[in-house]
Amino acid sequence: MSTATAAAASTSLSSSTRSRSSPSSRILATPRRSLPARPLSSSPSRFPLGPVSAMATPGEAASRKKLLIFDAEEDLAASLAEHTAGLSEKFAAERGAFAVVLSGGSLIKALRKLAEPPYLDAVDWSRWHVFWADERVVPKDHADSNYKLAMDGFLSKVPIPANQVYAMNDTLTAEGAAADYEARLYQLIKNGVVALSPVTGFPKFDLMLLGMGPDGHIASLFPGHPIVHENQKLVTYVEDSPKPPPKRITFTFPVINSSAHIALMVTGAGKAGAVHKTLSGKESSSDLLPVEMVEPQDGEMTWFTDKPAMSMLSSI
Ligand SMILES: O=C(O)[C@H](O)[C@@H](O)[C@H](O)[C@H](O)COP(=O)(O)O
Repeated sequence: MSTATAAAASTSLSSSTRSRSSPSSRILATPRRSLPARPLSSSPSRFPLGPVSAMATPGEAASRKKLLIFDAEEDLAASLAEHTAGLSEKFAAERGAFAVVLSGGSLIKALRKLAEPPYLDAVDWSRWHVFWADERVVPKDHADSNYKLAMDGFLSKVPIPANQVYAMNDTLTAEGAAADYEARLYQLIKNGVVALSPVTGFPKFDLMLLGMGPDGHIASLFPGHPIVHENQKLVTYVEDSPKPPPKRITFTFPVINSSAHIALMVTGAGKAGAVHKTLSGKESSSDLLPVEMVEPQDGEMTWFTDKPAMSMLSSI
């Protein structure tokens, strides 16, 4: 995405759209291709979706990628909670389920406001179905487990039915756990819990919540690893992750990129290099970082960032 394009696009946002966002955030949008306009729900929403759905009004082309830059982590967390709660309400109303994918890292702490008023009581948690974009192949009670991280920091504080939290089977090998998670996913597609993208033929999660490592990895898709090119499987595995622990399972790019909404949380100066490579607009077809390969095929993507992460992009 070129920063010039982004800045120009931001000026076209209406003042009403701007006023819905946190006063300490800036909204930059980059139109890539037009999506069919999606009418907003006619019933009043308890959680206005803010900039993302505010732009998807009838007759108005929606942007596929948006960039939010926050001054304070507190504001980012508030915006992420509003975004997630709004999508929960929308998908619960539209299809009776909200299929949301978690990752590890600081993302879980950033979700904390969902477990507080007003969201704690107002969100229909019974509609939530929770998955992981990636998991370390360790027991569920291990300090490295993404399940444990999410359970301790978020899931134990909200009333999601336990049988709608789809943890990796921690009794299997990495290969076995990936195959098992994929088989369960196919079953949930069959049941209608997870939608299928008519565009890609891959599962279409309602919301994919991702973080990014300083090396530009997302989920357990690491730079230069052959599994970044996996284009058949839904779930695959690594046994040689450059970041410990070495054994992990992960959603593949076709699954990630088929999501209805991707929220990518990237904060801190340590991420500035990868953010610069991704957003500076300099096309590089070879040696793409995994984060550069996040390209929604049938949905929208929102970056939740801060100024340190954006610090190498001088024109933003
Ligand atoms: O499995 C992992 O190694 C982590 O889950 C990792 O993928 C994390 O999501 C990113 O490194 C971002 O983490 P931070 O937001 O904490 O920097």
